[in-house]
Amino acid sequence: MSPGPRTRPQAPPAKHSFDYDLFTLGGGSAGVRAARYSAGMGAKVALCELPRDFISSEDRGGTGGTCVLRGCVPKKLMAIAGLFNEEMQDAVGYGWKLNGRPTFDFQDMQRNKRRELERLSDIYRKNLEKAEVDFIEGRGRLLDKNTVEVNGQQYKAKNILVATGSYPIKAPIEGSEHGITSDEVLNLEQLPEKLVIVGAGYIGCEQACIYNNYGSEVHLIVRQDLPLNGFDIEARKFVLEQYKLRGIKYHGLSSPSKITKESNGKLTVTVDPYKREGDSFSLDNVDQILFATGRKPRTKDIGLEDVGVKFDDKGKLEVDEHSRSNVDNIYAIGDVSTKIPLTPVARMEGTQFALHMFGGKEDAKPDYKSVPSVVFSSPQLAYVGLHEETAVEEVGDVDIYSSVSTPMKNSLGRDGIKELVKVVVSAKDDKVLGFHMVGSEASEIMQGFAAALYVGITKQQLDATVGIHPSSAEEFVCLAKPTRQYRGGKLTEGEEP
Ligand SMILES: Cc1cc2nc3c(=O)[nH]c(=O)nc-3n(C[C@H](O)[C@H](O)[C@H](O)COP(=O)(O)OP(=O)(O)OC[C@H]3O[C@@H](n4cnc5c(N)ncnc54)[C@H](O)[C@@H]3O)c2cc1C
Ligand SMILES: NC(=O)c1ccc[n+]([C@@H]2O[C@H](COP(=O)([O-])OP(=O)(O)OC[C@H]3O[C@@H](n4cnc5c(N)ncnc54)[C@H](O)[C@@H]3O)[C@@H](O)[C@H]2O)c1
Repeated sequence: MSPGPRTRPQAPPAKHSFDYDLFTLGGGSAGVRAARYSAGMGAKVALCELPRDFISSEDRGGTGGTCVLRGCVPKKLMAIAGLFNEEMQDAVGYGWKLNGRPTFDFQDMQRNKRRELERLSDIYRKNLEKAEVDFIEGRGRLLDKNTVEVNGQQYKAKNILVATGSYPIKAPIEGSEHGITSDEVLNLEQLPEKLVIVGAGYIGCEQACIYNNYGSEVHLIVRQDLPLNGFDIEARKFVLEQYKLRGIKYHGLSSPSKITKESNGKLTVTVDPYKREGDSFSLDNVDQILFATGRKPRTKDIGLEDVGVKFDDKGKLEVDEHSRSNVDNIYAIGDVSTKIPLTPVARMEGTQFALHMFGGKEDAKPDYKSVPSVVFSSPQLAYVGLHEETAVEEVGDVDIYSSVSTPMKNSLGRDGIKELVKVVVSAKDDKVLGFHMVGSEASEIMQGFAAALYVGITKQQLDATVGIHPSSAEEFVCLAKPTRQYRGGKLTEGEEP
């Protein structure tokens, strides 16, 4: 869908008392999408965003937001940089002689990456201008439910959209000030020889694989026994083995209790057993410790409490299905309010908001039915739909189809590299409930299966689909027999994952 014409033919003119139909706080994925589309549909729109910086704060941000400057894009570029290492190792098996050891210039990569991020951030700003959104650089704050103040100037708006995103948090342990967050790990100047990462969610796993591929010694400290809490258990077990095979040092059921800075500038991390018996141990000579322990919505001191906006127990703005808060003209989308903090979800919420408010489609609302998700680690873990455990709990009668194989590239490349594909099927009506994949191309493959899930594909239809040969993707349409079966929520055939 395009944001529509730049002119405002059917513009519902702003009421005399208002400067704008819509004032948006925040120019990340969510805010920019909503502002551009709303303007394209005829609304008079303003958007404020903080001055640009690669490290975020209450005063620094930049158009494009987290995704462009401190999230998806820099992370993916850094992951790509690391994948060349894997490619080179595989190339040897195919006869390539890498005469002289290839070297990696970390600073060069960082410089090139920053240039690209600035280019993209500028495009976001230009796109706002093209859409005739009034861009105001500065920190926005609500004075009342219709007035926003930026740089001492007041603007009256009929509707307010809060799209201020989120920021990374550190675990509250002694010496945490010596640790860094995702903002900094994406912007290091020196490649750490030894990196400790706390937390194995999306960010922890992605950064562990990125720096492992750059040659750093990477330790992952995780409270659970498996990484990626909330993903399919079989996929979590499988991906952990692949991380270990690639050299990541995994410390499950463990938690850091203290960080000390030594006189030589290096860090020592004390690690305790977590919910298990055992001794504490230390990791010393550490160059950086990354806290990948989650994010909080950015809502501090922007006047929301004063106008009576309600928050949930995680500090997110509570909104209804049309992204409306309990205050009738204040809306919120993206990380500051959503249950699924991903860029495409933020964009979807922005689009649906614009359609609902200004596009003449009162019923428009975000559809969270089949949101695919990928951890861009090495290998990638991608899924859409239900995990095995959730399907068994919710549906009861479930067939699991799965297969583990060696990707063709690795028949001559590195040893031990395996991929997992898995399909979760409702035995009652043959509907596919979930697709899961661990493999180097999982992100590219999963998009098509997300579309299939969205339209309600059955296992029979999947089987009738002709494969693409030779490829990893064809494994999904060649799963003849169930690996496991559950009836009435109990395992009746096959072994536990
Ligand atoms: C390291 C990392 C990697 C990620 N990788 C992926 C990925 O691969 N795929 C994916 O889908 N998602 C990924 N995400 C998540 C994704 O980046 C977010 O879900 C998305 O950026 C949220 O967009 P948003 O517009 O809600 O918030 P943001 O992008 O954070 O935008 C909010 C904007 O509001 C501005 N702002 C805040 N307060 C004010 C104020 N008072 N006045 C004016 N402006 C203000 C901020 O400066 C910011 O630019 C990643 C996140 C991180 C941290
Ligand atoms: N590829 C992607 O799509 C992608 C990549 C990065 C981030 N994101 C988004 O950003 C969000 C934030 O990512 P994240 O990885 O910071 O959060 P997360 O919620 O995915 O993971 C945080 C992890 O830290 C652990 N943790 C929390 N407190 C801890 C403590 N005191 N000690 C040890 N471990 C602790 C949690 O158990 C959890 O596993 C994600 O939810 C995701 O939506 C998406």
